[in-house]
Amino acid sequence: MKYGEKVRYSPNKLSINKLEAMNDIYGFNKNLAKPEEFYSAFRVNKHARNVFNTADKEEHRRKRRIMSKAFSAKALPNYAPFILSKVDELSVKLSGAKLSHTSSHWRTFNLADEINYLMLDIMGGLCFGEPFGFIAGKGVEMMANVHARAVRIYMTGQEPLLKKLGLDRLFFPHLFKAAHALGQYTKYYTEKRIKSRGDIETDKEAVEQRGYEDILAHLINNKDDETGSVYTQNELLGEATLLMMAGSDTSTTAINTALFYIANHPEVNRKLVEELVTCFPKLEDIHPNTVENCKYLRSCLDEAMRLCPSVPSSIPRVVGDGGIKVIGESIPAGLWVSVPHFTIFRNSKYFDRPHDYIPERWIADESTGYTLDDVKLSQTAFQPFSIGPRHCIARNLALREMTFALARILYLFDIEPVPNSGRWMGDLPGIDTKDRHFIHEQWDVFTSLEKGPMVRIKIKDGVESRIGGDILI
Ligand code: HEM
Repeated sequence: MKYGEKVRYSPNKLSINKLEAMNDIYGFNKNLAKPEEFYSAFRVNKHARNVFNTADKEEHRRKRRIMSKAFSAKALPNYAPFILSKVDELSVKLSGAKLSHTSSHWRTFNLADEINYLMLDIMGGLCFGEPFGFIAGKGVEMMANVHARAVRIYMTGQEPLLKKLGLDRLFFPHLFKAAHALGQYTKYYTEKRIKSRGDIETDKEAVEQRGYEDILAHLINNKDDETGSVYTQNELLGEATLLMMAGSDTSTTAINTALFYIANHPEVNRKLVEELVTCFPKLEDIHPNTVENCKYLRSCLDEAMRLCPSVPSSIPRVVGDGGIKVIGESIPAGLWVSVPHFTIFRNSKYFDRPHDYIPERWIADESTGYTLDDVKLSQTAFQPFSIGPRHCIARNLALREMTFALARILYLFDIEPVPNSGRWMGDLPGIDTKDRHFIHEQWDVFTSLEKGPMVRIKIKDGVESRIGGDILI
């Protein structure tokens, strides 16, 4: 708290590290909007406004109404078999063999890569009805383009003049090239999907065979109930690119980070595996539609998302005409305000020992000393998916994917950190600690990028008896 609760980090930008400010800024019916200069950097082309990057409130409501059908309680269970098949594919890869013939060799992996391939393949299938094949090793350079595009967006979003004057192309041509290549990639898949959807009968058969309607299919020709309008092709391209990025980077960070901290905390790992084996006597009992209910698993995930949020820093909102009050103080029109997740999630007012990985803090229990009040306070301050009208539309899908992937991986594999994966940090500027603490490094590009962790993985001894049927054979 070296700089206090409010930090004016640029002439027109204010960052607030106080729980009460969250609702004032992100809540419903506030005189605030997404700043156009920042969010326009996320567009694939000038006109491809999507549900995330449009600043206009009416346009947003229309897009959100249409898109929410793809993330509804009715749609989500249908995605489960596909998610399961991709997690199985990754498990086979991590095992180095078919799981039915278990081998007990340790193998080393960079989880940042492997989990990112998994999440990109899942998004490919959920979005376009076909996975990209990243787990199998196809198009791996495209993942680097996803990251380069994120860097370019964040840079030009913070400094819009760079894009306006074409300086980003001049000084960072590789970022421009990567963003362009990614644009072409999603354009190819979007156009292919629009074309295949055009043949209604064949498409119906394909959807039946797959067992779910993909997200683009939900959007193509789907009329908004209020205005009767449908998505244009350019809007579809905008949404497809958004979903690929927002749907993969964010959950990769969370799964990755959870595995990093669990691997580095053997006691947590032991307790979690005990819960999994108790809840799921057989591997096939672990299912995307139910696994979220495992309390300790969810606590391990939440605790990782707290320490390394998927959207770590400023999520800006601009104050409208007439100004607003935030925590009782007047803020004039035009100022950008935000409550950054990284700082609020490490604020000792809301989290005891804020820099330590303690999943127990999320469950009230006399034996650990965490009371119901402690848990409630932490839960109120912990909003990784944001709140209000622009909160994450895919929160429930993301939680299913993440808890399921974690449960399956930890059920099947022993996992250990490779030495020097992770860093000991001392005092962080602006953060209230003087103590050394262990961190998983992340790079803030609005979402978060990681270069690890490197881990050693081995199939658990005796796990064969819990793998029934012909799963993974
Ligand atoms: C750990 C997982 C995730 C986290 C922590 C997360 C977090 C967030 C946050 C904080 C926002 C608000 C951003 C802002 O106001 O500028 C957001 C919005 C959004 N997210 Fe996520 N997200 C996650 C996963 C996903 C996934 C898997 C998808 C898609 C499949 C997705 C799609 C979206 C969309 C479309 C929006 C824009 C919503 C709107 O403006 O109405 N997110 N997410």
